Amino acid sequence: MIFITGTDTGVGKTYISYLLTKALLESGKKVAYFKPVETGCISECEDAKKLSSITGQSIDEVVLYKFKNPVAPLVAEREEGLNISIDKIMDHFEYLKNKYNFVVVEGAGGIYVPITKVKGKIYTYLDLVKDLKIPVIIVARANLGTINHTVLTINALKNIKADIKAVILNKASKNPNLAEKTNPDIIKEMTNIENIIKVYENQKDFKLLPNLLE
Ligand SMILES: Nc1ncnc2c1ncn2[C@@H]1O[C@H](COP(=O)(O)OP(=O)(O)OP(=O)(O)O)[C@@H](O)[C@H]1O
Ligand SMILES: C[C@H](N)[C@H](N)CCCCCC(=O)O
Ligand SMILES: [Mg+2]
Repeated sequence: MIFITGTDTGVGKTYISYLLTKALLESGKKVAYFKPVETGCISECEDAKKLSSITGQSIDEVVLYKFKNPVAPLVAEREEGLNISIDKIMDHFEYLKNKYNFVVVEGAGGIYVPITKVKGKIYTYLDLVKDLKIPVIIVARANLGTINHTVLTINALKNIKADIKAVILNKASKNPNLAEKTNPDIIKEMTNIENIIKVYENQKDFKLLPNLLE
């Protein structure tokens, strides 16, 4: 199982989920993709559509809560009057875990994005990672500005003792500037995360990390 989070919305969580899911399917795994909440589903839910096209799942099996407004789940549930149940998300994850032998879960935006309120307290994707008790891959930008966002995200996850399997520096350039060239080593030096992997613009394959399937 793996939870795909990111340093922001639009950093490539779905893109990486797709490459990872494709690699897992090609390795013979029976893989499910799970997007607990998808917002910005104007005509359809893009993330769910993209991943279900390779897992063969129905959209309803992939995404539990669909919202039209392209906002944080907490805002969307208030705006559209549909309450998100964390218990339902946990139950659906258990169902997928029993039906498939690998589940790729994608958040929405970054790790502190609020999903809903539970007993009067804001519940974020960090809380969901803690409750799901599954390892995490962080998707970040490769270019200038990513050190801060990535180290903030790593530290938030370290605080809940999450198992961070890798940091993906996405949309990496083949001709990196000094910032992009030095980012991986600086992040490693600041966080001791070993698996810092570049994924290039339009890269179509993804080498499965040996530790991912542990
Ligand atoms: N390595 C890449 N090469 C080319 N295009 C990419 C790459 N990574 C992401 N993209 C594109 O960038 C856009 C944003 O990526 P994506 O939808 O995966 O972000 P996200 O983090 O899943 O966003 P959200 O928070 O909305 O789920 C998409 O159009 C996607 O196809
Ligand atoms: C609409 C977008 N594509 C995502 N699904 C939701 C991103 C929420 C980001 C909230 C925030 O960090 O400001
Ligand atoms: Mg996405």
